[in-house]
Amino acid sequence: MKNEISIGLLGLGTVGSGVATILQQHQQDLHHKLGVPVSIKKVLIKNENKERFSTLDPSVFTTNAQEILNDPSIDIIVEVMGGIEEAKQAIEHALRAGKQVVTANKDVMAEYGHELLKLADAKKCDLFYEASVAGGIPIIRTLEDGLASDRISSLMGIVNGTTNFILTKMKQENMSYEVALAEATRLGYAEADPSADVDGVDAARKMVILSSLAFSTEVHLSDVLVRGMKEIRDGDMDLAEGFGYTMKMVGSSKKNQDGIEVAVEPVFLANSHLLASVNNEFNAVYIYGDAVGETMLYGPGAGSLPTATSVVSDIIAACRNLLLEVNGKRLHAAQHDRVIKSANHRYAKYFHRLLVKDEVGVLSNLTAIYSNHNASLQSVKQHPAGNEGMAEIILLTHSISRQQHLDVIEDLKDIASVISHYRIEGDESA
Ligand SMILES: NC(=O)C1=CN([C@@H]2O[C@H](COP(=O)(O)OP(=O)(O)OC[C@H]3O[C@@H](n4cnc5c(N)ncnc54)[C@H](OP(=O)(O)O)[C@@H]3O)[C@@H](O)[C@H]2O)C=CC1
Ligand SMILES: N[C@@H](CC=O)C(=O)O
Ligand code: NA
Repeated sequence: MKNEISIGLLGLGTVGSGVATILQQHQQDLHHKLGVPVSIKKVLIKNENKERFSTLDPSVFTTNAQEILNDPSIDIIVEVMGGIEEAKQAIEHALRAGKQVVTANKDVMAEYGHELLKLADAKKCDLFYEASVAGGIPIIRTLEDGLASDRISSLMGIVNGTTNFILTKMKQENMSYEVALAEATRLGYAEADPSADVDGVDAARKMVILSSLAFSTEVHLSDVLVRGMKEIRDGDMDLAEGFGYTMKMVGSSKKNQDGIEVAVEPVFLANSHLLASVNNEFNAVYIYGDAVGETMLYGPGAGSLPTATSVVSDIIAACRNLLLEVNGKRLHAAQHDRVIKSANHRYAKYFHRLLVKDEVGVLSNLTAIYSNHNASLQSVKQHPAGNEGMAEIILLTHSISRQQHLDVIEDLKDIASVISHYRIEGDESA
């Protein structure tokens, strides 16, 4: 039986420094929970000249990953360096060397998770990744353990802290997009390349991880319909508010007998919907299970200490398994073949914002296009546009398929500029 556990930390940035802080500050609690001391033996950094506010002894720092990965006295590798290929290689190397691995890396888990989990199974090692989705929320553990008895039919959530922070600041404090993004970056919420956040790719990766786990199948990034924040035009957030909605970046994933559909996009969310009041860097995920019905998890989705909480909980799980000598017993093989359904079958109400020439007959030409596609309209509003002789028309549809919505948008292009369009969620009226 081991009498101490040593950690090799790959990365000492936002998340890594939070992990070091918790491991140091909660040392006695960890010792009490596990019965043995847990300590950081080596830390991988990139830039030796960077000013660090960590209380770790600088003698543990190295710029050579091999020094950590090949150290036989290190039991657990904690990968919080980010990036894809180098991080994947480090995880692979660690698993092949029989070490337990904890990662916060959704890019790697979305791209190579299936392969790495199989390798972990083969090597009888743990590969934990709680922090990869919804930073401080125990969502992976909930799907793997808490709801293991149920069959999940759908998931819906706000899974990117940066975009939720930006949208909240723009709405509540009238902050510009650029200033809000800079603030999210300063606070450590944004990715090293924040285009992953604002383009919806980070959220899509998280939906890949959640959907694969919830539906016990392989879901790939290319399966996800992704629309980013660039789709949002000036004035859209105010228009949403005027109609009783809040603009949110929402990830959704549904399973039925035809397959799985996954999407990430900005949507108009009814103000009465619980997700509409999830603000700043907070995340929330709704899970619908056949037996449990509806449950929702809420908490911080990004940031140093909240994310590190999940990482350290994974470290504790790996330590417990080490002490019991039962690592790698989770068996991650997918139960079902991969069947992906186009999100175009999905029904919803839609918001369409158009710019048209303000002239006789334009409205009837427009509505004829909706009729041609059997798309029924809930409301039509017109107001003057900034430019002379032009008008803006806002149409809300009744429930139609995404395919109908796309067909309408395509045909509208002949007589109008489509300024923006969004799916409407959580509005059960007509
Ligand atoms: N920030 C957050 O809120 C969350 C982040 N994550 C994920 O956690 C991971 C880490 O994110 P975060 O802490 O924000 O990232 P940071 O950019 O703040 O930190 C990365 C750390 O890794 C080190 N590093 C990066 N590349 C190398 C390399 N090639 N060789 C050696 N060291 C390297 C950096 O070294 P140096 O300090 O010398 O530059 C730095 O210490 C990412 O996968 C991210 O997606 C997950 C949930 C939330
Ligand atoms: N950049 C991510 C960090 C956590 O995963 C986010 O903003 O959610
Ligand atoms: Na989590």
